[in-house]
Amino acid sequence: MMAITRFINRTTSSSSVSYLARRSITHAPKRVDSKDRNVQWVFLGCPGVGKGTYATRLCNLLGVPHIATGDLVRHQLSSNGPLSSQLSEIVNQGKLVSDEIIISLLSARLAAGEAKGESGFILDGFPRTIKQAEILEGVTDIDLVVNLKLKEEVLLEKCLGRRICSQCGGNFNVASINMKGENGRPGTVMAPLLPPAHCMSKLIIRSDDTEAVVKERLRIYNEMSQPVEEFYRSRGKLLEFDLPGGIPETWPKLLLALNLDDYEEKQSAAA
Ligand SMILES: Nc1ncnc2c1ncn2[C@@H]1O[C@H](COP(=O)(O)OP(=O)(O)O)[C@@H](O)[C@H]1O
Repeated sequence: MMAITRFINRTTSSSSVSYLARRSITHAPKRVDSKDRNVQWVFLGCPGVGKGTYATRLCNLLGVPHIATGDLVRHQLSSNGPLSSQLSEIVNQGKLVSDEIIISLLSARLAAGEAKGESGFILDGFPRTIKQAEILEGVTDIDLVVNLKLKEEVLLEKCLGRRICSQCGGNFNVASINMKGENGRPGTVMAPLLPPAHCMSKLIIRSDDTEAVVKERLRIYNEMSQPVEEFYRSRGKLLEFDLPGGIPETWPKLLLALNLDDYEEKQSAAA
């Protein structure tokens, strides 16, 4: 815990002025200036909503690291380190890892990033408890918290459709969602995100993406993580974003909501 405190304090004090007014997220975020793009953002949302997909894309666009605590946990699991058997039991039951372990993994990741000269970040999957949110709030200045939302019925299917290429690590989804609208609510159509041919034979499924475990993760999200939304809402930092569909519909709308709609064009023009 000391390490994260020390690290984040240093990052905050040395970071360039953040381009989002801190407590004004009830309004649209300020337009991004390409030379002033240090971001300290958090992505919240249920398992399967697409936090990883959209956070990765935004990180590529903004040139900041995507730090997903789920990836840090999986890295520990695959490295067979001292924590791995304890972690695998927790993760494969759909439970949350202790705040202490997750903070020490995040702290180590942030310190390694700092050593490489990284600045800014998009956090994905952290904070997931009020305690984690309080610790983060106490040591750094989060500019914006994006809360991605999707109908609960779609989330299970999305999780069960997830596939990872065991060679390149790419994330894909074979689920084809076509849910009719009801009672005036719009339907949801999401095309699968299929891998290129060379990844097809190397696809694996996360061990915690079984129906029983995903249902438990969704239950735990509602119990432990939903209060985190209120934590940030009450501080004026929460940007609610309902996914309108798959990536082609969602990406431009997300850029618009983040006031980054002309940023992508400027970047490609400059490339
Ligand atoms: N901030 C966190 N606090 C506690 N446990 C976490 C946290 N982030 C990740 N984990 C553990 O790693 C697992 C996988 O996380 P993640 O990849 O973010 O999954 P999801 O698809 O549920 O969003 C979680 O089910 C949990 O056991």
